[in-house]
Amino acid sequence: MASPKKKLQGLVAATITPMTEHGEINFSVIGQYVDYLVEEQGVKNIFVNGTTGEGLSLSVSERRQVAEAWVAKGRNKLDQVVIHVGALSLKDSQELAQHAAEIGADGIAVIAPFFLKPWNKDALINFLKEVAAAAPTLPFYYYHIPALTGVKIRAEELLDGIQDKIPTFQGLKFSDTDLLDFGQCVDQNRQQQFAFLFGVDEQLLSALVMGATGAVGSTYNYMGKKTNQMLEAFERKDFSSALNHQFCIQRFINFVLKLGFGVSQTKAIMTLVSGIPVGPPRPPLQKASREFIDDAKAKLKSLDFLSSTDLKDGNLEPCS
Ligand SMILES: CC(=O)N[C@H](C=O)[C@@H](O)[C@H](O)[C@H](O)CO
Ligand SMILES: CC(=O)C(=O)O
Repeated sequence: MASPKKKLQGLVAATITPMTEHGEINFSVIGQYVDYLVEEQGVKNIFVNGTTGEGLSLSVSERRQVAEAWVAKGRNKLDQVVIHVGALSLKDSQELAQHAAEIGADGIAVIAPFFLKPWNKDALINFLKEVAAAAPTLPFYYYHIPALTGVKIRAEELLDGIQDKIPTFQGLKFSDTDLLDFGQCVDQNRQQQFAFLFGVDEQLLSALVMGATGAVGSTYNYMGKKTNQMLEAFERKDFSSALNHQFCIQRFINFVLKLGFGVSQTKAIMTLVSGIPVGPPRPPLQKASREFIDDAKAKLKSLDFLSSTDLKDGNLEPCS
């Protein structure tokens, strides 16, 4: 049984996997990255090798090394390190789950296999159960991201009775905009101590209202501080201030979504905001364009997410 350890709460940054210009993993900046999250963004949990970390574009051996590096560098600094161990091969996934336990990670998460897909709840649960069993001491999180996996089994349905099948089940990372499904996950599992982690950063406030206990996302790498202000306002029931913070975050995300926003662009933005060179993505992804970077930079400055010595006051639209 997983130790009913401290619940995963608050913001969880979906870490980028830093790479060199030649496409190799750049382990040398991971220590600096941990410090940046903790000290500059106030983010003390990470989610490694997920979508943002290009986990599915790494070899199993690379995934092991990346997980080891984050656990090692995060020791005594981070609260929790969750490793995403989903893969198309059950064997790979089990190997990564066992490895996560061996290195002292705090939890594992798994997406639905997305090439040969599970077509119903039982098939999916069966796969997840086999992975979870490879790390019987680690909290297990299901990572629901139907737009990317194409597996559209509703989370509410999946959660029904899940602990009977997966005793280590501890929560859900919900990366979808269906707040009916998300709300019903919360409502139908109130007696459990599950973590309900929302994964659509631009809609987090709505999910908080619906009962989210935390959030996992790519933007918490560089807008964690701002999002923490929103969480604090929500906690003290200052909803108008929470909404102002959410709108501010939305203005940025809406702007980049219109330009075309994904992992490549996230890498470019992180390098820009943090000063940590996280490098380009790995094929099939391609580097963000120079034009995107220039536009994103101007927007970040105008919203005061990036220090702006060269902006005229008239161009500032900081949000309170
Ligand atoms: C598909 C994807 O990568 N989703 C991320 C996490 O689940 C989010 O953090 C988004 O990047 C973010 O909400 C911006 O749309
Ligand atoms: C955003 C997120 O949770 C991921 O990168 O997996």
